[in-house]
Amino acid sequence: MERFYLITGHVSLLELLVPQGVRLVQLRIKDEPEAEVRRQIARARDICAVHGAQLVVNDYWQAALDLNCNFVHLGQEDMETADFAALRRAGIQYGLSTHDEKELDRALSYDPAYVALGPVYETLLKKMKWAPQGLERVTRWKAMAGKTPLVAIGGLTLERAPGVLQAGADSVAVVTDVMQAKYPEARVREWLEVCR
Ligand SMILES: Cc1ncc(COP(=O)(O)OP(=O)(O)O)c(N)n1
Ligand SMILES: Cc1nc(C(=O)O)sc1CCOP(=O)(O)O
Ligand SMILES: [Mg+2]
Repeated sequence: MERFYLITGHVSLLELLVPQGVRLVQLRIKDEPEAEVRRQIARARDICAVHGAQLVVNDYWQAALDLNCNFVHLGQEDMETADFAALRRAGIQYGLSTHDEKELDRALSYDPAYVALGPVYETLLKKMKWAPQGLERVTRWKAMAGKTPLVAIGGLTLERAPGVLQAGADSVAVVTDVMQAKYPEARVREWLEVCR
């Protein structure tokens, strides 16, 4: 699995950053009308195709199906409404969020392309009911996930990334560290180097 996993909140950022060499990118759109969400997903799909990057569509699994995307990310609540049979029939891979052992067991029972553990560190992006998991939990998750790849997410920075990978994460997912950088393109190149 790709070690660097970029998450962007708008297709314009994805368009700016994917050409830097990003191979795995999630489009995570919140609070936009469905038509705008679909416009951005279609654009992101085309940009990723041109650059040989894997697009992961967050939340909007039906749009992913309709727009011929092949990878979605679903949280525990998203899993309540997702049609997994339809996703499987269409050959769409899915990654699933987990925050405790019960969620991990549940996620693994769906045979996902990866499981994500978070928040590893405190995140500024969204309010979460979960305390930071810490690196020991990353190591434990890796052992419990078996051959299912493990994505670490939450409060990750360039400086923290090596420790998280060393603790057992197969991939590190990041939002704020890149988005708040003065030069996001340069920051992405640094991430790619650290994760190489
Ligand atoms: C790689 C990755 N891991 C976790 C999440 C969080 O998903 P979810 O719990 O559904 O929360 P939202 O992102 O939808 O707010 C993710 N998006 N990506
Ligand atoms: C979207 C998301 N999900 C998480 C989880 O733990 O499931 S943590 C998180 C935020 C990640 O953003 P940042 O890199 O800015 O902390
Ligand atoms: Mg979600």
